[in-house]
Amino acid sequence: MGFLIDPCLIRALFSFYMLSIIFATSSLAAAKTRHFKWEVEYMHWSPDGPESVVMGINGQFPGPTIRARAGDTVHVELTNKLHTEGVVIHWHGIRQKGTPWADGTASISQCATNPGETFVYRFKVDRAGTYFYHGHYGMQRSAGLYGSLIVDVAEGEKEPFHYDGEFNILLSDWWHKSSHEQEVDLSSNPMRWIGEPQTLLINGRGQFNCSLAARFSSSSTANECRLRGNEQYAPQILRVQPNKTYRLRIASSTALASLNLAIGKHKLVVVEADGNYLRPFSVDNIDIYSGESYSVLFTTNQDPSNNYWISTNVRGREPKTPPGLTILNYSPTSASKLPNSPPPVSPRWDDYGSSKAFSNKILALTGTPKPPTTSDRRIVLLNTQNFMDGHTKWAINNVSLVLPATPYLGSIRFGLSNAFDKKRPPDNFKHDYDVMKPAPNQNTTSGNGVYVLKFNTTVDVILQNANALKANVSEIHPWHLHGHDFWILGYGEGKFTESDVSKFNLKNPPYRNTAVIFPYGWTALRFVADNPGVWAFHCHIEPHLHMGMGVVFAEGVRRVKRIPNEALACGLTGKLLMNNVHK
Ligand SMILES: O=C1O[C@H]([C@@H](O)CO)C(O)=C1O
Repeated sequence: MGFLIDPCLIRALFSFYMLSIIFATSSLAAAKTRHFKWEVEYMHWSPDGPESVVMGINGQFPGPTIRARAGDTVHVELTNKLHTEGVVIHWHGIRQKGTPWADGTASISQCATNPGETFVYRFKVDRAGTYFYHGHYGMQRSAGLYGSLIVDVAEGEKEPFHYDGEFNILLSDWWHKSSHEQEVDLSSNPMRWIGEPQTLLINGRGQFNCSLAARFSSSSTANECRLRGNEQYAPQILRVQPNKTYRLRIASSTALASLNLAIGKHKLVVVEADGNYLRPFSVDNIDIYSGESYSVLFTTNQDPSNNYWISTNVRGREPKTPPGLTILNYSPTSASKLPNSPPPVSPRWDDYGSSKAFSNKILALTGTPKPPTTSDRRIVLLNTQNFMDGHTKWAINNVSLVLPATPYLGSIRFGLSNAFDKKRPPDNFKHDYDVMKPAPNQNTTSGNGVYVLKFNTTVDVILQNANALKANVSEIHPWHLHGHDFWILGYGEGKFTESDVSKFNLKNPPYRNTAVIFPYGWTALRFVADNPGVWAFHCHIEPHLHMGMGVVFAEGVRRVKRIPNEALACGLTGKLLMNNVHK
């Protein structure tokens, strides 16, 4: 006797089964793998007029824009065509969950890829947002190795704000001295400081020998630019229709400059920072530090028979660089019609009050992950400028970072304890250190010890600024964390004290990957050490990182799955591979 099964139940089970197949395949169909084949090479280019040598990708500067959807996998086969130096690319803002070897940091997550060789970066972009990528070996970012990475919301999902069109601009700064010469200058005894950039670039385009706004300039030396529009240094014009709302994505890959950006006569509504939505707020101009990204909305509600300036200026350092300019061109007005008034002015370079007011307006949109209410460990990092055998350095708790020959991810994973300093760097600095004055002893030492974070614990980092070498000088430093976002719990003046903890914003702190410290101030960050890997945390000013301004965090490294051999094929892990093969 067979079973008696209700035919209705069979039909119901079958349709449930079919439905689940359809759902499974449709979600599979939605997430894509985006393939790219890139070749990095030096090439002649004119980012700001005079011919320079830049680092390009597939013959382009800046490199190609990657566009993907949340949930997609990005697969970049990167071939090094540089002939005489290694290369890596860091995907700034992508947390690399489960793929720490794809973070693209030489000496930390992988061995630099040698000339002629190819490294495959394969990682998931799990969250919509405005990101970018850049070199993370030596000073290759200063050489122009960067581009945009835009992640749209997953298919069928919506952004929490409306817009009719969008633009993307990547900001950078440019010197007429090669990155190699800059590197030698910074490493020399005495150090030769690189100075301020010659030009500010918008999507790799700026003007050095002329100005788009010469007719508004009080200095008679500025020549009006005579451009056909097809020059490599001609500005990229943003063409808009009247009475629409646009999303402007902005990221800063500058080597040094902190910037301010404004669009003449247009309000900016800030809605996203570093891939996280913000409680929208309206401003006339935004500050953007190296390593940060924003989305702002603007409405084209001005007289459509005019065009308007998009202008960017240096903040926080005495500006010696003319503004970076491009034009917002209202249709059907001709793009060659210059705006009828001067470019918008930014706050004075040393008006830190306006910068702090801007930073304090940045709050998370409801629905953003909230910080744990307490932390398991507090690491206080004192930022100082020092000397080491006559060389100028930056140090953190009196350790100036010099990266090891063997990348940490492999050396820690395989327990090669001789690959870097065994001594753990300090969690604090001497309590009587006066952050308002030059240090009584300005000497420092170098090191490459690691902050080992217990897996899944909550860590607070207090970034403490201080006086630099010269009296009455303290500089802005934008700090960028790899592998995580952190909550910015607050900013304060002078030395951080225990009583500041009660002022932390635990309600709606912004969730970001880059945070600035203001002169003589502190910034409090919190993050959860839940991403197995080894992660750089450093000042995003390229020469400052070169001068030692960074630390290294490691967490849950034993949980890291198979690291690709190409990431390990140097230093002590390279020897390990060779020994295994020869056994
Ligand atoms: O690291 C730096 O060095 C110079 C200056 O402090 C010494 O020349 C400067 O402005 C920096 O940011």
